[in-house]
Amino acid sequence: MSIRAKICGLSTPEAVSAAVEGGAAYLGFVFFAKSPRNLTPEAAGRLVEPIRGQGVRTVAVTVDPDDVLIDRLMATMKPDLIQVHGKETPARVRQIAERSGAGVIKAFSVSSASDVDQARAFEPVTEQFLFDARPVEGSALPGGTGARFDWTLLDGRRFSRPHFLAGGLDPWNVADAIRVSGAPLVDVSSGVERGPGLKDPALITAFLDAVKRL
Ligand SMILES: O=C(O)c1ccccc1NCC(=O)[C@H](O)[C@H](O)COP(=O)(O)O
Repeated sequence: MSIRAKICGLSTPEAVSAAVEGGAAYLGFVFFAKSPRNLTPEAAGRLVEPIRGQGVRTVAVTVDPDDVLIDRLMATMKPDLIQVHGKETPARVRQIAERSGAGVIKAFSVSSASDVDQARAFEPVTEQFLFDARPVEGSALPGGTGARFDWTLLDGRRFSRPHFLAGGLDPWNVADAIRVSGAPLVDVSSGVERGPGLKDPALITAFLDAVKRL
């Protein structure tokens, strides 16, 4: 089984190196002021510059991004993909894809099968999907919370776009999560941290090793 992984919320050169050396296929950088992982596009640009051309895809993680942010990202970090983690409509996702020239990953907050069904409407405008746990009511963050959803909600589902399983994954549960959900892509953030926003290179390596063993 060839499962590919995204390490999300990177903010230091050490964590970026651990992810690249461990074989991550995607590196995620967060642009959301309330997040402990928040970066400026310029800072993310400096982090990704040394690893350009190494075959790892860079992802700018955003929440209802405006055009100013999209333009600034494309002028500085130049991500391969833009993840949208808010209430974006299919029309807005199309605009973001056309304006940026980057592929879009649309994230969905999942707590029931109908949340997974929302993805269909985005198939024409999205490169990939990311299914994440719905945060608890009142949470300041739409992602990166460590919350999980029922992985069986993805079991047997077929999409015309590759999809990530996200939400509460860690080095110890990722193998089970893949087995139960059948997802081809996995995403982790807080499960490879030693504190809010503090990525632990050893946990990143352990997560990627667990994925490689499958
Ligand atoms: O990680 C954040 O701080 C964040 C903030 C705002 C929007 C999205 C965010 N993260 C998106 C991700 O793709 C996370 O990796 C995903 O939610 C899984 O996080 P975790 O449950 O901590 O592994």
